[in-house]
Amino acid sequence: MKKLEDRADIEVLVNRFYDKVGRDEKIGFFFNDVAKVDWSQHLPKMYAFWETLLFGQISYKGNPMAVHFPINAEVPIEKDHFAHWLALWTETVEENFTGEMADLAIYKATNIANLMAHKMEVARR
Ligand code: HEM
Repeated sequence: MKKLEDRADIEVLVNRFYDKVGRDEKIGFFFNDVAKVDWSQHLPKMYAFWETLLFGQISYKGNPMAVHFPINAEVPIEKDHFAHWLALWTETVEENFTGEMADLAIYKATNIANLMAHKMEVARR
């Protein structure tokens, strides 16, 4: 299988992941109905986000936590939702790529998803 090694690979991975997310029974509605995401805006942000995390290319300059609070205030994003997000991410990475960067993509997503789940829970108290 192919190694995850450049920006083009990230675009493939992110496109395939959000293709699943958008059609997903458990978490798709956050994107389609709650946030009403404009995919043509969201996807390039996510390419930049992952390029920054994995390759140290500082192309993403946003605040990844901040956008999730207003969504969480409208409809709670629960631990189970994050676990499902992470399962889809891990599955998509493993279906398409191998190697150190693929492992790192799973490792970093795990850490951020856990931290985000915790922050969302605290914000609801
Ligand atoms: C079930 C869990 C999650 C849900 C429902 C969710 C939902 C969303 C939605 C709806 C947006 C678009 C907001 C908008 O543009 O209006 C968004 C943006 C984003 N999400 Fe998530 N997300 C989840 C988990 C994660 C995780 C685990 C990460 C990181 C590994 C992440 C990283 C980001 C980033 C970087 C953005 C773009 C932020 C920006 O605009 O700069 N999300 N998310």
